[in-house]
Formats: sequence, structure tokens, C-alpha cells
Amino acid sequence: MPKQNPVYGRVALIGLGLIASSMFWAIKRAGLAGEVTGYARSEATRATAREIGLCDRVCDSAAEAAEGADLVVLCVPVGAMSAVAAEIAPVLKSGATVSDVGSVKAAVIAAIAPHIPAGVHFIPAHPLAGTEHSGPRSGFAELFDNRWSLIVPTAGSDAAAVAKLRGFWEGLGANVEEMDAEHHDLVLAVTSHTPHLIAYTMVGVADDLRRVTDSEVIKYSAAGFRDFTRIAASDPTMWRDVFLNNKEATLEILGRFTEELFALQRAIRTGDGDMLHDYFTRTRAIRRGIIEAGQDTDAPDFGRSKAGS
Ligand SMILES: NC(=O)C1=CN([C@@H]2O[C@H](COP(=O)(O)OP(=O)(O)OC[C@H]3O[C@@H](n4cnc5c(N)ncnc54)[C@H](O)[C@@H]3O)[C@@H](O)[C@H]2O)C=CC1
Ligand SMILES: O=C(O)C(=O)Cc1ccc(O)cc1
Repeated sequence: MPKQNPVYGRVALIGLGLIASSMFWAIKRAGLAGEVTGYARSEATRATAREIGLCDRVCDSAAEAAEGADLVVLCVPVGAMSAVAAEIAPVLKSGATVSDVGSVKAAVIAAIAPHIPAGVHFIPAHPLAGTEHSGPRSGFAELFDNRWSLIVPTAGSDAAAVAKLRGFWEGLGANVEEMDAEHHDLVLAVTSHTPHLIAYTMVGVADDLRRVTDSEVIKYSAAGFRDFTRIAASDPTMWRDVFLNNKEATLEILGRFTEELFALQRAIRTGDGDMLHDYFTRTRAIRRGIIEAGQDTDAPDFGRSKAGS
């Protein structure tokens, strides 16, 4: 029997993929809403949602799902946010909150904000939790447990509405912090966006090489490369939109990455073992710092016990 602790009367989830389906199961787990409506663009996704009981009511348009909702969460790829916001704008009820879960914030705010009518709160958010899977069957209630969810209030955001959204995300299991959009986009460019691009590149290089080495790249792939392939299996539409909409920060970090890579390349070519050793010692300390701060819930135990050696 789920706990009953409703924060909103009705919640509408637009775009029924990994994040929305995880939100739905977590909402039900904690009883955070009286009713959850949902909409996805494709008929097949709506049919799947109805089949698996994803949402109390699956609607045939975004406007139908959003009408009368107290909280509307846009869970579509970043590039689709503007069109969805325009579609729901006329039916939003006064006092409602519109939020989103997009991986980029400045561009998403610019895309959504112009459509938000007076009397409706707009409070962007971004859960830092996900997997390489997508679609309505990929979600699970525990996705946000003990993960960060960043709330990015816009100019003039209503404090009570922000506090309510914070309580909602905490009810979903997340730890909540507030951050401004530009800072968010730079931090995410370092911690998520550029690493994804590097994983895509590495798997692409291996794929080119596979033509030379036949199937050995797959057969003998070690843990590091397997991690890259997991990340590189992420949804192409979502990640295309992330890079097109967090251009400046990603290019800035990619520029720095390239400089470091050239420095390491030079050290290898010139046989500068000290440089390589110093560099890897510094990066190992960063990893250990993350584990000691308890910020890597997936880290195996040996990571902690060896941290002082
Ligand atoms: N996948 C991840 O690890 C994370 C994703 N995000 C963000 O969450 C959002 C959703 O991502 P996922 O749930 O992973 O994607 P997903 O691909 O699993 O689901 C997206 C859903 O939106 C629907 N959709 C696409 N365009 C639409 C439109 N114009 N109108 C209505 N529905 C539309 C798709 O049919 C699909 O059901 C994205 O903005 C992404 O940047 C945030 C945190 C983590
Ligand atoms: O699966 C992974 O490794 C992730 O990095 C998950 C993720 C992907 C996109 C986000 O905006 C936030 C988290």
C-alpha cells in the first residue's frame, strides 16, 4: 500500500519515456499526486502506457493531459520543449506550475518561458539520474533515490511554488539543490555532456577499427570500453538535442579536453613518464574524493577500503 502524501492534486507528464515513467512509479510509491495524466506523441507509446498502467489516464493530446493539472512536467527531448509548451499554454490553469526535466537549462528556459501565461509558475528542473535506456517500459520507481535533482528558478519565481516543487522531488527520493541556468549548463557540460561525447567518439573509433580487427574489439572488450558502449547506447535524439542546445559550454569544455589530450599525447611520444604518473595520480585523487564524499552509490567497496593506500 503506497504512502499517501499528495503534494499536487493532479500531475501531467508530457512525453512518456524513461524519466516520465520513473516519475510516475515514484509518484505512486509515495502517493505524491491525486491523479497523474500522461501524453506521448506516438500512438504506439500511448498504447504501451495504457497496457502497462503507466499513468491513471493516458490522453490523446498534450493539451488534454495538461488541462486542469496543478503540475505539468515536460519530459520530452530538449528540442521539442518549445512546441509542447506552445500547445499546452492555452489550457493551463491559473496557479499551476509548469516544470521540465531537460538536461540543458538556459536554452530550455528560452524555449519555454515565452509561452507561459501570466498567473502560471514556471520552474525548470533537472534530475541527475538516468540510464542508457529509453521509452515507456524503461522507468522504475527507484531511479531518483538519493540522486540530485537541480531546480533552476527563473527571475521572479514564486518562493512557495519553488518550495512545493522541491517537496515533490524530495518525495520522489531525490536530494534537491537550486542552481542558476548558466552555471548548471557549465557543470553538466563537464560532468555529463562532454563525457557522453567522448564515449560516442571512442565507440566510433573502435567501430572503425573493428573492420581491421574483425570481431576482437567486441570479444575482448574490457570494463572501461564496456562502460563507454553503455553510455554510447543512449538515445540519439535526446543527445543530439543536448549538444545543439548546450553548444557554448560543451565547446568550451571540449576545447580544454583537446588541450589536455594533446599534452598527454606529447608525454607518450616523448616518453615523459613523470608527467603521465603525476597526471594519473591527480585524477586518482579526484575519484577517491568522490567516493569518500559518498557521492558514488555504485562504487564497489574496494574503492573505499583502498582509498588511503
Ligand atoms: N535519459 C536520461 O538519462 C535523462 C534524460 N533527461 C532529460 O529528460 C527528457 C526526457 O528524456 P528520456 O525520458 O530519457 O527520453 P525518452 O526517449 O525515454 O522519452 C521521451 C519521450 O518523449 C516523447 N516525445 C518526443 N517528442 C515529443 C513531442 N514533440 N511531443 C510529445 N512527446 C514527445 C517520445 O515519444 C518519448 O516517449 C529529455 O529532455 C532529457 O534531456 C534528464 C535526466 C536524465
Ligand atoms: O547513464 C548515465 O551515465 C548518465 O549520465 C545519466 C544521465 C543522463 C543525462 C542527464 O541529463 C542526467 C543523467
